[in-house]
Amino acid sequence: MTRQSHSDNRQSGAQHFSLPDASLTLWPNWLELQQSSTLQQQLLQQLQWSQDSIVMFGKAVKIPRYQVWMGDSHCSYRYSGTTFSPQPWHTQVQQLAQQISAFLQLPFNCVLLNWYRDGGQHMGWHADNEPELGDNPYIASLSIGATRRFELKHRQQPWQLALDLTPGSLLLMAGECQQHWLHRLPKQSKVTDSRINLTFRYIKSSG
Ligand SMILES: O=C(O)CCC(=O)C(=O)O
Ligand SMILES: [Fe+2]
Repeated sequence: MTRQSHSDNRQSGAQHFSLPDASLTLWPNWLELQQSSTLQQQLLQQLQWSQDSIVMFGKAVKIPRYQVWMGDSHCSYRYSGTTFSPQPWHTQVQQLAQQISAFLQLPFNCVLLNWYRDGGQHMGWHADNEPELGDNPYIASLSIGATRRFELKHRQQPWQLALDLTPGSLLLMAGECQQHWLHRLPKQSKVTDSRINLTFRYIKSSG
C-alpha cells in the first residue's frame, strides 16, 4: 500500500456548498497543524500589524482587529474612505500565494491579513466587492490559529450559512458570492486564542 502525501490529500477533502448565486468550496486541512502554528508565530512576530481606524458617522473608530495589507506595488485598496498602500511581500506569505494559485489555478497578487487577538475581536457584515477587484471576484481565505465561526447571509433572501473555519482550512468564495451574499466573523466571547486569516485577492493593474 502506498502512503498518500499531504498535498494529495488536500484536494480529496474538498467540501462544496451549492448555494444559489455563489460558489463556495472548503478544504478543511489545506495546511497541516504544525505548518499552521509555525506560520502563525512567524506572522505575529514579523509583520507590522496595525489597528486601523475607519470613519463611521463622521467619526474615526478603531476597527476590532489588527490588519496588514500586502501585495504587488500597484495593489492599493480603498476601504471605508481610506486608501491603503500595500506592504511588500513577506517571503512566506508570497510562497503561500503561489501555492494557492497553483492549487486553485487562479492568480493572486495581494492579500489582506487579519489578526483577531481573541474571540472578542471580529469583523462585521460586508462583501468584498470593491471596484478594484472587478466583477465576481474570487477570494481564497486561509485560516490559522483558533477555530472561528464564519457566517454568510443572502442580501435579498432569508438564506444563511455558518461554517467553522479550523486552523489550516482554505475557503474559496467565487461566482456571484460577493454580489449576492454578505459575510462576517462574529464575536465569540468564549474563544480565548488568537486567529489569523489571510484573504488572497487579485487586482488588475490599470493601464
Ligand atoms: O477572518 C475571516 O475569516 C474573514 C475575513 C474577511 O472577510 C475579509 O478579510 O474580507
Ligand atoms: Fe470579507
